[in-house]
Amino acid sequence: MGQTLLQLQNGELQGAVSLKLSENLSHFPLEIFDLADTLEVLDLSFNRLSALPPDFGRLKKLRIFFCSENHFKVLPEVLADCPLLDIVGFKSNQIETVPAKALNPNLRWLILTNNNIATLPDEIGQCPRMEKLMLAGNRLAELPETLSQCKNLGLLRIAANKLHELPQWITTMPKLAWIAFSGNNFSKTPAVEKLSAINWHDLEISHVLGEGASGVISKANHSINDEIQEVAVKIFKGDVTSDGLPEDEMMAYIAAGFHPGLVNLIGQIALHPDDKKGLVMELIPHHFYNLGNPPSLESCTRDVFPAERILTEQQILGIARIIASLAAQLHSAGIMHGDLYAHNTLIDDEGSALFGDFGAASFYNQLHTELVFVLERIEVLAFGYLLDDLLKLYRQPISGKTLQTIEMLRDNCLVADPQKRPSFKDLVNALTDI
Ligand SMILES: Nc1ncnc2c1ncn2[C@@H]1O[C@H](COP(=O)(O)OP(=O)(O)OP(=O)(O)O)[C@@H](O)[C@H]1O
Repeated sequence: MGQTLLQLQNGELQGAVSLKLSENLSHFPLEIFDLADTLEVLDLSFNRLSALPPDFGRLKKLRIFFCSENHFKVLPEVLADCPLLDIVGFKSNQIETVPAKALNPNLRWLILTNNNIATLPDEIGQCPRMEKLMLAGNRLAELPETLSQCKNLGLLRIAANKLHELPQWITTMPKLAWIAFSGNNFSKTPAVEKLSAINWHDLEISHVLGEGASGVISKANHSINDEIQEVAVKIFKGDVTSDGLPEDEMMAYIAAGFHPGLVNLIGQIALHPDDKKGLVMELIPHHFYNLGNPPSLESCTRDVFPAERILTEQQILGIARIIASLAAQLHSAGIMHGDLYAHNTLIDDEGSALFGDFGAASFYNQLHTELVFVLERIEVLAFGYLLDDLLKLYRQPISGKTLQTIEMLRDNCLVADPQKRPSFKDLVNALTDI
């Protein structure tokens, strides 16, 4: 819950560490400076701001600043005046200009999704801590080569831009593990075999099961001939998400094909009254639960786990085998998942796993052999982190041949040089041999 401007003006928020104001503000309320001695997190998203005051740097303790859904055309230079600022979010503004000076060298996580940015300054390479860079939904035709100096870059979102090619430097990045690049000039979605069409009129929608960034999922009854089948229906919202375009998500999911580690698709929706796109899927059985939660502001690119999550050796091996085999299948079809994470994995107590969320998936040209090799190894690094998470969830000292072998595989996946990492096929073989 946010606070109110009135509370701020009445001095009721003295000593606040965190402030969230969303009241259609067209000017930065100067009373915020009264909190300068304590304020670490400021969220001014969903207002009408287009500028920050010149003395913004008085917020000396500020670490996190969100300013999404405002009216900025220029990323403010004063962001660089806050010495501790390392998370900055300006999603869905109208930013065209990113001045070199605005790029605080302390940045670790920068969100510029859904703006009008055509170029980025070379100085972005002078942000050595940069770990998560969200640039989807802009007008970028190229990326600065200097980004290759950001050796801590782990997650890069560049989908839905105007890039002519994937930059060569991504092949040498030691920590890059998650990348999404669909919807660019160079990335062509191949002709994907159509799923069977399911008429909207043959579906009886009951209640909402959940909502993701790209769509809403509901439970439904599907009448086929005289039978009724319970299914899940995902209707896509249609807007660009921080990971890319819903259209690409749908195509990648269809192209992934059948796999025991996927929530399998039954059909594609036809004749939706609002012409929306949608998929009909199997219902996820009730005994499955989330393996992990998405990264926190502190963990940045690594998932976080509830204290009660404890895995058995059987689960660790089962999950590792299923995900490796699914990732091998995706890469043999030229698909980069781009979001290989525990938080996209559902598990059960027996070691089964269902992997989902194709929101960041991208197709790549399989003829480009050098690139194909490295793209797979980027995802192998993400798999290495997943193995690391699984092993930590054993919550006991690692012993026994099975877990020690998985530890060794994890270390092989995590090597800094992408060329030296195993392929998913290598991993499947090694995990099958255990
Ligand atoms: N086939 C299904 N059967 C039952 N529930 C489902 C099914 N698919 C999705 N859900 C429910 O809907 C929620 C949203 O799913 P969805 O795949 O769109 O998004 P997500 O991956 O959780 O989030 P995001 O796309 O924002 O990362 C899930 O967390 C789950 O609770």
